[in-house]
Formats: sequence, structure tokens, C-alpha cells
Amino acid sequence: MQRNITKSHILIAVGFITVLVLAYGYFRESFSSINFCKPCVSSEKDLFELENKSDEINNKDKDGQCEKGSTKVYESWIMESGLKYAQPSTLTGRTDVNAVTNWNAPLVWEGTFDPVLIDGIYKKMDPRIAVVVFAVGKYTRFLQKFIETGEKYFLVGFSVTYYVHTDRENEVPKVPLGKNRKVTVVSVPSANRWQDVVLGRMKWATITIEKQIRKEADYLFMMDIDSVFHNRFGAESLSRLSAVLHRGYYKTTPRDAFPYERRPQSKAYIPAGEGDYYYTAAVWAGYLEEMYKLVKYCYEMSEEDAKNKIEAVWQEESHLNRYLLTNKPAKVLSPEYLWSDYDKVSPDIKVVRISQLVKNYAEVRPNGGN
Ligand SMILES: CC(=O)N[C@H]1[C@@H](OP(=O)(O)OP(=O)(O)OC[C@H]2O[C@@H](n3ccc(=O)[nH]c3=O)[C@H](O)[C@@H]2O)O[C@H](CO)[C@H](O)[C@@H]1O
Ligand SMILES: [Mn+2]
Repeated sequence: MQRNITKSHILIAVGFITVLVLAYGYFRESFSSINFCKPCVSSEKDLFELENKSDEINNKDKDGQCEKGSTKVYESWIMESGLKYAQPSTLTGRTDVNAVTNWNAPLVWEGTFDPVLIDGIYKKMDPRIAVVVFAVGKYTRFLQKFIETGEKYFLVGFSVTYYVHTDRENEVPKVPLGKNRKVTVVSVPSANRWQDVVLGRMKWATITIEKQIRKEADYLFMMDIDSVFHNRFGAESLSRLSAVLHRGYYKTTPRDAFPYERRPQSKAYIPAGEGDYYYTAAVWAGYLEEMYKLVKYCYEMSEEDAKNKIEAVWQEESHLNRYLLTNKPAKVLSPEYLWSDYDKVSPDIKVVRISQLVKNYAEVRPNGGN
């Protein structure tokens, strides 16, 4: 009897200790997560929500405060009081285009936002924007115009850093920059195939984000360098994840005719009957950590493909489209956010904000071709 009682006691005691240990683990996590980093927000009134508690904890400095930029900016929609702008209407607006996706995300066109208001809202959050571009081999020739026009039109008044990845550092031009804007040069190896540069962007961007950008930015843009800004490209482009409709397929192309990867052997495979839109890989953007996840995904999937001796039909663009099929973007940007000088501007494009240059593929690429 004595022995039985002792046994039950031991069992109860063990059970009790287990509960205590589990409870400790649980509460420890909750306590850490509610100890969030107020000093990271630019003012008391700017209520950035902070997520991903583990990142947040890891990034605290020795005073227990967050380094600026170590957390993600979560969007508050607080407007500066007294800002003057036109009254919004519930009845009038763009009727020639659809301004909302079927998952209820904004589809952004000229005329669907007020530039003063939207910039005002985002400026209040004071986000730091990273623009990741590659200029490998002869593509350094595009840097001057890209940065020069970027300074005129791209997120003017915001903090912007262009991370120029190149194998020809001495060819990076010195372009006069606005306040809180700079160029950071990152050295990458040369390549013999343009396909390797294009895909290599995913690898090198992953590395630069891990080593540097993560500490320095809240939003990240991935962009082709062979482009020129022509008009305002502002805060309406910012969201958790923003993708741009490819100008070639946005009007009437049936989804089965999108140039998705169609071979099941590739990780980028999208079967017939699926897909929303065809997005370009020449402009995509989002919260730094969301973009990190996506860039790394494209890198890892292309590595998987390489192991299986396959390369997706449009390289990282195919993987991007595969990802965005299941992970819907928070904003879809119209082709105003990447047009091409090869194409006549269509009447629904009221403003070309940035456009790809006509280039001699055979001359500019290391292995020619297009
Ligand atoms: C408008 C559009 O849809 N663009 C996509 C299309 O690119 P494009 O045909 O516009 O390709 P591209 O020649 O511009 O290459 C993409 C980018 O890679 C860099 N680069 C490329 C080659 C090189 O030798 N050095 C160098 O720096 C540079 O930043 C360039 O802008 O197809 C590519 C994949 O095939 C990518 O998905 C591009 O995003
Ligand atoms: Mn391009």
C-alpha cells in the first residue's frame, strides 16, 4: 500500500513538473513577445506593428531596444493631420480597368489613388527602401540613366539605397543623389551566360540581404537595370508583397497561354487551368522579410531544378509566378509599373512610370541571344 501511494505520488509529481516546464516555456515566449521594441517606431503615434517575435528578440541591441531596421515595418495608415487632398468618391473612378483582384487586393492604376495622400501616409512611417539591381558585364551602361531618373521619379522624398551588384565597380557612375539616398556597391563575379546572371541575382541578393540589407531596410525592390523612369513611381507601390502585371499578357491572354513553366519536372511548373496573372520579374517589391523569403525561394527552386538538369523557361520569373500563384500578392501593380520601349503604349496605360529600354541583346549579353 505504502509503495502504491509512493508510486502515485511520484507519477503526480512528474506530471506536475511537466506541466510547470511546459507552462514556463509557453509564458516565457509570451513575455518576450509582449516586450516589443517601442524605440523602433519613429514616433509614439506611428503604430508599426511588429511581427516575427524571434527576429525581433534576436535583433535587440544591448539596451534591449531594436536596432533601427532590424524589424519589419508593418503598415499603419495614419495620416498627418491637416493634409489637403481631393475628396474621395464612392461612385466615380476608373471604369475602363479592374482595380481590384478576386482576392480583394488593390490592382493599382493611375487614377485609383491620390498621390499626395498615399505618399503622406507612407512618409509618416519613414520606411527605408532598398533597391537591388544587377549590372554585370556590359549592363553597367544602364546604371547612369536608371539612377538619374530614379532620383527624379522613384519614391521621391523617401530614404532609398540602391544596392548595385556588379563585377565592374569602376564603371559605377557617380550620380548626384537626393537627401537620405545613396548607392552601395556590392561586388559579384562575372558570368559567361546571361541566364547565369539572371538566376545568379537570386543567390547574390539572398546573400546581400542576409549580410547587410536586413539591417538597413524595411522594404525591398528587385528591379532590372535596363530601365528608365519616366513618371512618378510612389508609395502606392508599397505593400507586404507587390507584383507587376507583365505588359505582354495582361489584357485578354487566357491563363493557359501564359508563358508559365509547363514541364512538371521543374519546380516552377503550373498546370493548365491554374493561374491568376502573368507577373514580370523585372519589378517586384515588398516587406524586407517577405522579399527575402521569396528571393531565397527562387534561388533554392532554381538550384533544385539545376540538380534535376532543368532550367525554368523564364528563369526566376517562372519561379516567381509559381510562388505568387499560392502566395497572393497584397498589391498587383498595373503595367504602368513596367512598360517597354518595344511596345506602343496602350490607351489604358495613362502613365508610363518606368520602361525597359530597347537593347541589342546580342551585343550586350555575354552569350548573345534573347
Ligand atoms: C521585362 C521582363 O520581363 N524582364 C525579364 C526578362 O528580362 P530581359 O529580357 O529584360 O532580361 P535582361 O537582359 O534585362 O536581364 C535581366 C537583368 O539581369 C541583369 N543582367 C543580365 C545579363 C547580363 O549580362 N548582365 C546583367 O546585369 C540586369 O540587371 C538585367 O536587367 O527575362 C529575364 C529572365 O529571362 C528576367 O525575368 C527579367 O526580369
Ligand atoms: Mn530587362
